[in-house]
Amino acid sequence: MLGYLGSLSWSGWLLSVVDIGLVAYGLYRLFLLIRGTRAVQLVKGIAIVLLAVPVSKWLGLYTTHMVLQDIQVMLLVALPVVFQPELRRALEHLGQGRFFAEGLVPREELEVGRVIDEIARACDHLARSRTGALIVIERQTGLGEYAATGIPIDAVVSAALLENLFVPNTPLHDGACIIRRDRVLAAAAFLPLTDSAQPGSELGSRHRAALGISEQSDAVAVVVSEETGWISVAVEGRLHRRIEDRALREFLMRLMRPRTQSPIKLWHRGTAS
Ligand SMILES: Nc1ncnc2c1ncn2[C@@H]1O[C@H](COP(=O)(O)OP(=O)(O)OP(=O)(O)O)[C@@H](O)[C@H]1O
Repeated sequence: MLGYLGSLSWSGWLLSVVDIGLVAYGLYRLFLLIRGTRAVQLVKGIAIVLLAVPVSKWLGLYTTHMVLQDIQVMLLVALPVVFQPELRRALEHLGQGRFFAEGLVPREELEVGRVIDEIARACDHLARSRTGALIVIERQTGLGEYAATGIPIDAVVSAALLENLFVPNTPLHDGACIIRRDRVLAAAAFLPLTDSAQPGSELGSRHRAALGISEQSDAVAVVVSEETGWISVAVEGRLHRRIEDRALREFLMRLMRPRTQSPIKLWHRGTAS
């Protein structure tokens, strides 16, 4: 090894440093992409299997080693299926040139601020009146396929419109409302339900739908609970519960702007976040 390193020219050294740097940065971005999602648990499981293969051989456990090797092959086939949402998001990021670049949605800050204000105001009113609501904000992943399951609206976002959409027993209240840029794309949309269990809580279907869309896409889903009046936000496969009005505005602003620091400190999390 030392002999090999000694034989390298300056350009060889430079190429090796760039090579290792690229792989390290790629792994780091991959880690950021799956951080906080159910994929982390799967990656841990896979790492254990990969470690156990050489260890079982070293210990002379030949049958265990054989079985683990077969599991390794099965994992290769199963991975694209299990990680389909994460792979899809990673490829979308790559296609949009975001895998190696920081930042979320390049939008006019004024427009984002206004839309977020309207959403926060609507959520505040809906929470006070204990009206259940599910509002999904599109980011880079297109939500057209989910909007198509609902009723097209195509109207400028306003607190009054959002509140009106969730009035109980009206035709559009059941399901999710989807927002693209400054417009409400659709209402009464059906979202995929998560199958991941959030520790410490029994989630109803509204919250499971919010988590589901946050796993399948990079969208931000805001939920108002009919039962408790709590406002929660699902993003990247995690549910942040019981967010207060001011914190909701700040949290959403951070999620819609290029990231400069972790937004984790800005909001309150309930027991199940
Ligand atoms: N897959 C889905 N996509 C979109 N909306 C859904 C979906 N499943 C349920 N909902 C919405 O959630 C409502 C039912 O909420 P439910 O009470 O089961 O959930 P919850 O998480 O306990 O919410 P809450 O705290 O408001 O009671 C439905 O009437 C519907 O409006």
